[in-house]
Amino acid sequence: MSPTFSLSRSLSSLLKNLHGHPTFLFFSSFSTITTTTTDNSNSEIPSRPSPPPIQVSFTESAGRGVFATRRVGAGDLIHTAKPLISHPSISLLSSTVCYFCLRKLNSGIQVPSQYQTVHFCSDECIQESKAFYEIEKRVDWSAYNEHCSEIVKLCGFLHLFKGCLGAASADSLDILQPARLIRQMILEMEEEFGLLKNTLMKAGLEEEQIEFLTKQWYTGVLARIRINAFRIELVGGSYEDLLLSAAASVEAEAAVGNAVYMLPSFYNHDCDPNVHILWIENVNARLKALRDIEPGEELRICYIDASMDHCARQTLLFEGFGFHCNCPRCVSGD
Ligand SMILES: C[S@@+](CC[C@H](N)C(=O)[O-])C[C@H]1O[C@@H](n2cnc3c(N)ncnc32)[C@H](O)[C@@H]1O
Repeated sequence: MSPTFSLSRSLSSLLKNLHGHPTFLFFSSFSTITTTTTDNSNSEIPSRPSPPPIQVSFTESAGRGVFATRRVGAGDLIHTAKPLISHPSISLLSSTVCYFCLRKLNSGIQVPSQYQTVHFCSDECIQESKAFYEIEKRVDWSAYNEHCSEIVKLCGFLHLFKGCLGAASADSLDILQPARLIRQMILEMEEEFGLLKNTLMKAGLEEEQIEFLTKQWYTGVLARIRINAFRIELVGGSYEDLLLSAAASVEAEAAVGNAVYMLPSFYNHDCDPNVHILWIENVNARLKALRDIEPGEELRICYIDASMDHCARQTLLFEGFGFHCNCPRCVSGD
């Protein structure tokens, strides 16, 4: 995910103190929807971005969730979100996607280094990822990549995110809900942690650059990434067509990478969702209403393939995400 926004410490601690209190949080800083107004002379004047019609608050049975603050029409773009951190799929790293924004490339700007050559779509993406890539390129990730899944690689990459952005971002993921970890998972994570630490030491990183990297930090971050990382699949077709349609699923191409976002991580799951998250051309996410939504209604996305039967959905959500789904469709037994 990119450093486009990060949660301030004050907001983070505010949220930590909110459990049990019906306080609403407004994420006006996440607004990315721009509107235009037309004056009497018929010329279009761009206006300031309007805040997205949402707030984060507590649900009755699924922790925090995202709620509509005003009516949203089917097909409306509710808001967009830039990632906190993203990483291309390892198999695509050195060729077909932009290292920073995951845009598909026919040809790109090559940036060679000792261990790998990556591609960028623009000078802007090179600049945006400079802090990460300057460190990542010094590291021979081959042993770590061989052993770890894509998601775990994302965690390894997070160390760079934290190291590069400094202490201000040290707790930026703390606000996200961690997955419940069973003992076997913790043991695997500890093994990966050792591998990551060795990989970074071999690259000659300074002790103070990785002093934050403790087992506790690693398992905490990975537990959050497990349920909050999105697999990025770009959809083809025109953006306008997609906004107009309220299709529950759009054809997606293979995954180009993984990313973690702040606001989209507060969306709960529903097997009959009213919101869809999609990626058109790059890692920037768009959240779109699938049907008309009334003020106060909770906005929910679907984490899995909703066409599966009740039993398969429940099993996947429990084994993959660690919760028993209590959405109306599951409660009805459908
Ligand atoms: C990505 S987080 C969503 C935000 C989360 N509720 C929070 O407070 O941060 C996923 C977690 O939310 C809860 N959750 C989401 N959808 C749910 C559902 N349909 N039924 C029960 N719990 C759900 C589960 O605890 C799950 O692990």
